[in-house]
Amino acid sequence: MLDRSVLLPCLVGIVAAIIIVSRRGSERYRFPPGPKPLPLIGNLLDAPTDLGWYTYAKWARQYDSDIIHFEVFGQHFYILNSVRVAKDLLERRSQVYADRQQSVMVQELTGWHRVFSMKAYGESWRQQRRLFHQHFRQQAIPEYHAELTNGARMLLRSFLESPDHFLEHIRHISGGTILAVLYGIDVDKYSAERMESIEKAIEIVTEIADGGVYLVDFIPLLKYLPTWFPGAGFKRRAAEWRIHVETMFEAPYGDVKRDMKLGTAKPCVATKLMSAFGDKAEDPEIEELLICVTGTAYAASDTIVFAMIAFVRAMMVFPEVQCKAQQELDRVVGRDRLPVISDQASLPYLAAVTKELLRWHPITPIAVPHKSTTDDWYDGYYVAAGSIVIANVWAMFRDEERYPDPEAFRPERFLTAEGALDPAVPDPVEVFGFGRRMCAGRHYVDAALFLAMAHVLHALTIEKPRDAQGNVVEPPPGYALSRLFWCVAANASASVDEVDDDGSAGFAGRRSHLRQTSSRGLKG
Ligand code: HEM
Repeated sequence: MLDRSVLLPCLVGIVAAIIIVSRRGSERYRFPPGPKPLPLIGNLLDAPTDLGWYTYAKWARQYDSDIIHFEVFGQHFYILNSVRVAKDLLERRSQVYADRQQSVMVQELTGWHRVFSMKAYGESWRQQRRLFHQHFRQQAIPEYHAELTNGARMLLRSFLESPDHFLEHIRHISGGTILAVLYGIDVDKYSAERMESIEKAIEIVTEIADGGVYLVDFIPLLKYLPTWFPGAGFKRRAAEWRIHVETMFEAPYGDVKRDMKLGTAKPCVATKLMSAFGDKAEDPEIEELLICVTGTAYAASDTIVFAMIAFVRAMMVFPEVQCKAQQELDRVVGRDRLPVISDQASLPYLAAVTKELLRWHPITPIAVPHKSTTDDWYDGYYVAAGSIVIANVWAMFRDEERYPDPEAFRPERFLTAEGALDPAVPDPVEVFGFGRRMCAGRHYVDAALFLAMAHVLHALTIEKPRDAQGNVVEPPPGYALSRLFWCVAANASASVDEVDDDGSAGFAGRRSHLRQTSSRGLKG
């Protein structure tokens, strides 16, 4: 069984290699430039295993091309290093480039098949995305403003109570808020168990990615090995992981279902979905659909955590930006209340800080890879059906023509001389991906980030920490979100002692105190 399962893919690989080699000479099947492949293994030794966007950007310069090609064991990869090429392919030809690579290990064995962001392009994906869109399109977001505001105030309160647990606060409150939005679970009393399931489930995906390649993804028949079989360790691990992934999807949904029956469920996305389907909501097929839609939003929400961490780091490293954002908040919001969502349109500098944050430190630097479904030709190059197409968003945001002096963190680049948002400067919207697979939660992100950032800046000044000798500790550069960084982040300096639920009384009562202790130089 094992021998046959190994033999077949090898034969397929050899035939594919022969076809590729024979086609290589032909002008019609010319690949874009890229590192020279070795026989059979292709560019296995060149392909980056970590921080790939730097390598891809280097290749773009080295081969002087916005589109780069490499291959590993006959699997073709195309790297799109400019907005022009990414939009041409992933948006203008999105019917060809809307698929996703499937992994036996991640989707089938570990249970992530339920997340529609990883689903193959097709009717099932379309149905789930359509339902998701109904509840996360721009017009639906105001329904969640109350929960998001509540979450931002809890974040503030938690920072002030125990700044040392800074990272946990961001994680718990971001997760707690989406639990409230999706399943009506009270943010104040969120269960540690529920929060643990998403953290474990996300850790699993990271662990699989860090673990490199699983043979079962190249030889799918290996998934039929019994768990006791020598070499089937991956199956045992997948079975353990699957429990956490299933808990993440099913447990909160089960809570809402129970509460709906008891008549005690709070209105939320899940109750709306169930009500829309009426009696059919209990059909196993429909129930599975609703579990997938809500679970996808739950899993995807973890990205906000990384955006908030990048925000804290940026404010620490660029105190002059922090100060300007705080001055704008003081002017627009005043010192006697906390920000609310309706302030957003009057805070262009803060909007520019958000854009610059997503540009300068894109938390999805290579977005999520797409996959092509049919053969295609672009700029005279051949794109084979089934290729993995990666948009190097990081390189796009370092494009000097779009963003001069790209390494500098300069929100002003998005503003006119009068301080309004400049429509002539491209929005770094590519951080949310492209075409039909573009992030379906981006309007939620807009409100969530605004409220969290505005609250933190209005009440706190984030500073670099000092060591025992009083020396400033510099956060590590780039994407190194190390332990040291968590310690750095924990040193956010508090400016208020308490935040009332309504965001007014407690805050106003601390006004003079805030002025005295703030490092912002406010005058009394
Ligand atoms: C700063 C935060 C976020 C960033 C930067 C981000 C970025 C992305 C990116 C790059 C993709 C892949 C796009 C592509 O394939 O071209 C994506 C997909 C997706 N995102 Fe987000 N995301 C964020 C937060 C969220 C949140 C909070 C939600 C849910 C409420 C969400 C829901 C989704 C969904 C459902 C998809 C799958 C789209 C599909 O495959 O059809 N995202 N996101």
